[in-house]
Amino acid sequence: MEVCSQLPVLPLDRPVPQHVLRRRGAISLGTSSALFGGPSPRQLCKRRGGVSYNSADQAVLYLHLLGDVKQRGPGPSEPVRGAPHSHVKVDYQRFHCHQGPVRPGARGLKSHRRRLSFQRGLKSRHLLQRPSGPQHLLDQVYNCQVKCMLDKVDSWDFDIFMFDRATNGNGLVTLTFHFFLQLGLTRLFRLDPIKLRSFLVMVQADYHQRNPYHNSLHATDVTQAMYCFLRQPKLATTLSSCDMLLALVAAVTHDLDHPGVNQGFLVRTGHHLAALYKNSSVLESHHWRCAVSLLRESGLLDHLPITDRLNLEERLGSLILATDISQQNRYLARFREHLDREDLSMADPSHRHLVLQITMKCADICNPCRVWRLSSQWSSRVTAEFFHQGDVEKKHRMAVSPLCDRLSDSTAHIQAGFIRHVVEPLFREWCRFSCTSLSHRMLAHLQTNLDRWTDPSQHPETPPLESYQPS
Ligand SMILES: Nc1ncnc2c1ncn2[C@@H]1O[C@@H]2COP(=O)(O)O[C@H]2[C@H]1O
Repeated sequence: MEVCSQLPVLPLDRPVPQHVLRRRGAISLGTSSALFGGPSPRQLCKRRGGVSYNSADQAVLYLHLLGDVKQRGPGPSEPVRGAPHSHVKVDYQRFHCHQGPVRPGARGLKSHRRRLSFQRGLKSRHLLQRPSGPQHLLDQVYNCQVKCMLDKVDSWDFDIFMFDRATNGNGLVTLTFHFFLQLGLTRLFRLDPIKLRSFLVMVQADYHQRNPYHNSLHATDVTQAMYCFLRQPKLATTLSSCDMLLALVAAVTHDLDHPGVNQGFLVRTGHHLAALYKNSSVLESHHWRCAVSLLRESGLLDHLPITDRLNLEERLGSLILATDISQQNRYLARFREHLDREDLSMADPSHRHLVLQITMKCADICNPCRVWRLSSQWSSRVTAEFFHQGDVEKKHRMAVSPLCDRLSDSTAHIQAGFIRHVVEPLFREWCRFSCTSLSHRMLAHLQTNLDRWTDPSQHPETPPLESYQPS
């Protein structure tokens, strides 16, 4: 294979000048196109890179890519150039590109357009644009990267941040669609793949990308954790396919339309949702109703009998409501009692449902059980969201909520408390129930992370006080 090996390496940490690209046959990767649902309008990443190719033989590309280096829009989640894991590393690798460009089917596009609401339609216009031009070539490269990553998606160390960059912010759609296929749910429930994709695109769009923590990446992470749990022997051999379907839908939708502030804030500001749900599980009730609304709008389950659909919706509600952290002790006490009495029977549907609720809770707050490299990123994100709420409260002269004051709280302090009082008690019981190498590994990570947060020499200092500037 003849390759343009004489081409010098292009300076890829800067946009490559157009005249250089034209002359050298290299391609600059601007905004990539819609391979995995296209660039998310609210999380549009710029990928840059260079491609050397020989026009006589287009079966081989030589690539030098820099991953997503810039994300439009403000917010603490913006990746920092040069930060660890900010690159999708593909250095001068060979890719055999035998397949033609992948395009979303025309039918799929039409059905999205027809079903989306006015507002969502506006948001998704970019999402559904057809790709054109040479960007396709690099999208295929990212496709290869994504395929490689999906092979290891059941690993507890799966790097969801990198996956989200590789899918250009469409991790939720790509990953969940893959899980449905892997678990055979699409076939078993005769789900229309177009409707499934349409549903997932709408779910992803209804997460607020500006939230540092409660955004679609968190939902993707929770869904990946749920998939890992569903594959554990105790669950894999006893859950029904209906349980599995519910578990995945609950994981992917459990924080839909989260506003980035907590229930206390909504109650104290007299938000209409607080009144609607009588100040009780306000956010969780809203996430559930949003999920039901998107399920109905997508028509994903329309072919099932109405009684089955209503039953699924009810059970979905009880899984999402279980993520209300203020109710943790209630669920945990019931679970613990069963474990103490050793009478948990997975043949009993009500017991199975309780186990699913606990599984959902574990998936929701498992971030401190991840390896430090991933876990610490979640800690920064959740703290950024808490502190942002505190800033808003100060601005409006409200009392600052617990853990939300950047002047007196710190990430390390918040993490240590959360791990000791919330995560550890839950995962201890989970480990008693599941008793697999994964559950022991999660506890080991939890301990390591706690040690790091409680040892000031092992984690970065909290931001200096002068960085806080009330607006
Ligand atoms: N790493 C973390 N540190 C502190 N709190 C967390 C962390 N992860 C999750 N949480 C909290 O756990 C809550 C679970 O329910 P919510 O998603 O409503 O809001 C979540 C956060 O308030």
